[in-house]
Amino acid sequence: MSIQKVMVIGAGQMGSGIAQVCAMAGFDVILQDLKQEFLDRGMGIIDKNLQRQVDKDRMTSDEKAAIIARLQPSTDIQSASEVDIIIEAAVENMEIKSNIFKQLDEIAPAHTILATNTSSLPITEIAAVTKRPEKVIGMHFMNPVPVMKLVEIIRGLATADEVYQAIEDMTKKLNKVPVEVNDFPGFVSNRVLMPMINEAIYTVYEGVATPEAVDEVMKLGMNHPMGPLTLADFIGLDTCLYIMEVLHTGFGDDKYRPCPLLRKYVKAGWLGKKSGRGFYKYE
Ligand SMILES: CC(=O)CC(=O)SCCNC(=O)CCNC(=O)[C@H](O)C(C)(C)COP(=O)(O)OP(=O)(O)OC[C@H]1O[C@@H](n2cnc3c(N)ncnc32)[C@H](O)[C@@H]1OP(=O)(O)O
Ligand SMILES: NC(=O)C1=CN([C@@H]2O[C@H](COP(=O)(O)OP(=O)(O)OC[C@H]3O[C@@H](n4cnc5c(N)ncnc54)[C@H](OP(=O)(O)O)[C@@H]3O)[C@@H](O)[C@H]2O)C=CC1
Repeated sequence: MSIQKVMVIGAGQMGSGIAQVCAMAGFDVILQDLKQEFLDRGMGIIDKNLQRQVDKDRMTSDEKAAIIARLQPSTDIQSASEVDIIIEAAVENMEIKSNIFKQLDEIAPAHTILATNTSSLPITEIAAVTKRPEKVIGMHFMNPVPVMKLVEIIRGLATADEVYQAIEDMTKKLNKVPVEVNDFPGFVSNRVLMPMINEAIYTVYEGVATPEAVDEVMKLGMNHPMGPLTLADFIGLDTCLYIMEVLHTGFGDDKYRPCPLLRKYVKAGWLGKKSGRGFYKYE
């Protein structure tokens, strides 16, 4: 299976990062989102990241220009008809992802792989809305994509071996490390990470400590690069809540009950860094 042309759906923090690393590795990339303003924001993030590399003399201006030239922003989902793989990075919501996959299945050529960057949703269920479940797979990048080495690869029940192999090969071309895991809620990364973040939110909710104190404990005491509440703000509190809900419903176990304070913040529109306010305030 030869992958040359890539489409990334969703130009948010993950989609823009995925598009960037694909273009840096030499793939032609279509970056698709619903509105031009989201594409402009995503392309702006990519430009800033690449300029940082130029400023640090790790990349020439010509190399940066060549990477940007490989990126084609689009608001048209019909662009899916031209590509070999689609990596979906829209919001963490089953209904939205199902609708996107149904449309992609209609538009994309028969050989095209449909991958999702979902943090927690069942790959098998997403695959089931298409007529090509053997070509559907989870390709879970970590945030910030240009920096983090891991890609968690998740096979759905019907994913073909050659599709898994193509994704593993592509991950290596992106200079990342693939780790294969099975299709269970939250996979490995978020089954382990998110309950820790949720528990940190409970400690604030129950008045055990301030967000600053919780983060200091985990940074200085456990050598985590970011405290769990800073990390929650960085991931997006809406995404954290969606993931906790998937774990809670998927396992039917109350140990995954999302903290009421997390729900309250999301209802208030405090989504973390991306909205300017979460556990902390941002400029
Ligand atoms: C929710 C999910 O489904 C799965 C997930 O993604 S969970 C989240 C996983 N991610 C994490 O846990 C991140 C934890 N945090 C960290 O590892 C670090 O704090 C960090 C890498 C983000 C920043 O590192 P730091 O040492 O504190 O800051 P800093 O020195 O400014 O940055 C280190 C490098 O990362 C780069 N960087 C930092 N943030 C960046 C961003 N948002 N985008 C691109 N590059 C970034 C910097 O440019 C710098 O690059 P160089 O070393 O090449 O100069
Ligand atoms: N944040 C993180 O740390 C990580 C997130 N993920 C996963 O990646 C995915 C994206 O997360 P993230 O980038 O943080 O989210 P963001 O909210 O930053 O970006 C999502 C983008 O997708 C757009 N979008 C929504 N619906 C559609 C659609 N139907 N078609 C095209 N674009 C659409 C959104 O537009 P609008 O603003 O209008 O909604 C937004 O621009 C989620 O599944 C998440 O779970 C995976 C790893 C880490």
